[in-house]
Amino acid sequence: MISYSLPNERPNDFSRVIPVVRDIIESVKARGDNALYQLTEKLDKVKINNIKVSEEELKTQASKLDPKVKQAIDVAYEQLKAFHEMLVPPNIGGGYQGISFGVVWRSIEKIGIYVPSGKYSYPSTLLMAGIPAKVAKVKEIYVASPPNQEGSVNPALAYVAIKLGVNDVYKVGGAQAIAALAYGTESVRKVYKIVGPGNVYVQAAKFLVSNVVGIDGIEGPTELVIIADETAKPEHVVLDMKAQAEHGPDTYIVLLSNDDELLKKVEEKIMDDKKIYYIIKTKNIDEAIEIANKIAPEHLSLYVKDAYTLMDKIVNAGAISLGNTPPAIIDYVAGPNHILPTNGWARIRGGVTVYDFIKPTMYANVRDINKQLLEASISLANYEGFVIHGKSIGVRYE
Ligand SMILES: NC(=O)c1ccc[n+]([C@@H]2O[C@H](COP(=O)([O-])OP(=O)(O)OC[C@H]3O[C@@H](n4cnc5c(N)ncnc54)[C@H](O)[C@@H]3O)[C@@H](O)[C@H]2O)c1
Ligand SMILES: N[C@H](CO)Cc1c[nH]c[nH+]1
Ligand SMILES: [Zn+2]
Repeated sequence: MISYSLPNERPNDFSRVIPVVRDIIESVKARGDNALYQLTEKLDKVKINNIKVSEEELKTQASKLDPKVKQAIDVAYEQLKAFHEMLVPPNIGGGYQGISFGVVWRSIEKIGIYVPSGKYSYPSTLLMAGIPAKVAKVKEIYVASPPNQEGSVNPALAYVAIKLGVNDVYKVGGAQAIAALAYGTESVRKVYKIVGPGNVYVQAAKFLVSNVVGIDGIEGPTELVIIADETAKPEHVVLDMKAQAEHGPDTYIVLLSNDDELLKKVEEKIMDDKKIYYIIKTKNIDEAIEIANKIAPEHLSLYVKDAYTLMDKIVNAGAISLGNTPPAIIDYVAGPNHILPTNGWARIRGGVTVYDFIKPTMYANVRDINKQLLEASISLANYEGFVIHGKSIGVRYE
C-alpha cells in the first residue's frame, strides 16, 4: 500500500507499549531469574533450562555454523574493525594562561549488548556493537539475545561471541533482558550502559531503565528515507525499500522524489504490498532534503547524481548511503554501524561507534595562573554567592 502523505506518528513509536513494558521491568526487578524464565516461556514460547549460556553450550552451538558463514563473519569483522579503529581519539594535553589541561579517554567498565532475534536473528548486530566495544578496550561485555526455538543460542551469535571473547551470553530477550542488564538478577550481571537495537518493547525498556543505567539512545524498528532523482534505477529503489521493510510491519519507509517517471515505476511494484510505504513527490531535490532532515531517519539513501555534494545539506540522518550504494551494505560489511538512531534521535546522535564505549575524562593542573584568570574565578564565585569557592582559590594564589 502507498500513502502520499507522511504519518502524524512514526509507525515505530513505542509509547503505546510503555505500560506493558513497565510491568515486565517491575517483575524482573522483583523476581529476578524466575521472572526471566516465565516471561521467556510466555513471550518467546520456549522453555529454557538456564539463562547464562555455558562455555560448552556456546562452543557446541558455534560448531553447528556453516563454515561459509564463519568466513563471512571473519571478513566482515576485519572491515568493521578497520572503520572503528579509524575513530579512536588520542589523549590530548595542552595549556593556556598558566594552567595545563587535557583529556584522557577512559573505557566504560561494564557494557551490556542487546542482540535482537525475533522473526529473524541478528548476529551481525553483535559484530556491530562488540567490535567498537573491544576497540574501546571495554573490560566486561555481557550479551543478551532471545533463545532460538530449541531453547539455545543462535549458532552465528555463539561464533561471534567466542570470536570477540565476551564475558557472558544470556539467552533472554525483549524488555525482560534489558531489565535484567539494568538491575542484575541471580544469573545476569548488572551493567553500566546498555547498547543495542531492538523492537518497540526493547526500546521502551531502554527508555524506562535509563534512570539507572546508561543507554546508547533509541534504535528501534528500522527507518529508511530514499531521496531519488531521475538517475536512480527504479528496480534498485524498490529493492532497497522492500529490503528494509523485511524488518517488520512497524518499519518506516519513505521515498522522496522529484521525478514522475521514477515514482510511477516504483509505485507499480509496491502498491500491492500489505506494508504501507510513504511516497512524496517533491518540487526538487532541495525540498526532498528539507523533508528528510525533518524526519531525521535512521537510514538515508541519497540516490542522486551529485550525492557527495548534496551530502553537506543532510544534517539529520543516522547513516547515509551515497548514490547507488544499497543501505543493506551498511547493514553487514561497509564499516559504518547498522546500530542507528530511530524515532528522531538522529537529530542528536549518529550510529554506534567507539565513542559509545569511552568517556572524555578532563583534567587541569595550575602551574602559574595568570592574574586576570585568577581574579575572574574569584569574582564569579562571589557573584554566584559561593564565597568559600572564592576563598579556596584565593588562599592558594593571592
Ligand atoms: N535501529 C537499529 O539500529 C536496528 C538494527 C537492527 C534491528 N533493528 C530492529 O530491531 C527489531 C528486531 O525486532 P525483533 O522483534 O525481531 O527482535 P527483538 O529481539 O527486538 O524482540 C524480540 C523480543 O520481544 C519480546 N516480545 C515480543 N512480543 C512481545 C509482546 N507482545 N510483549 C512483550 N514483549 C514481547 C520477546 O521477549 C522477544 O524476545 C526490528 O524492528 C528491526 O528493525 C533496528
Ligand atoms: N537495517 C537494520 C537496521 O535498521 C540492520 C540490519 C541487520 N541485519 C539486517 N539489517
Ligand atoms: Zn536491514
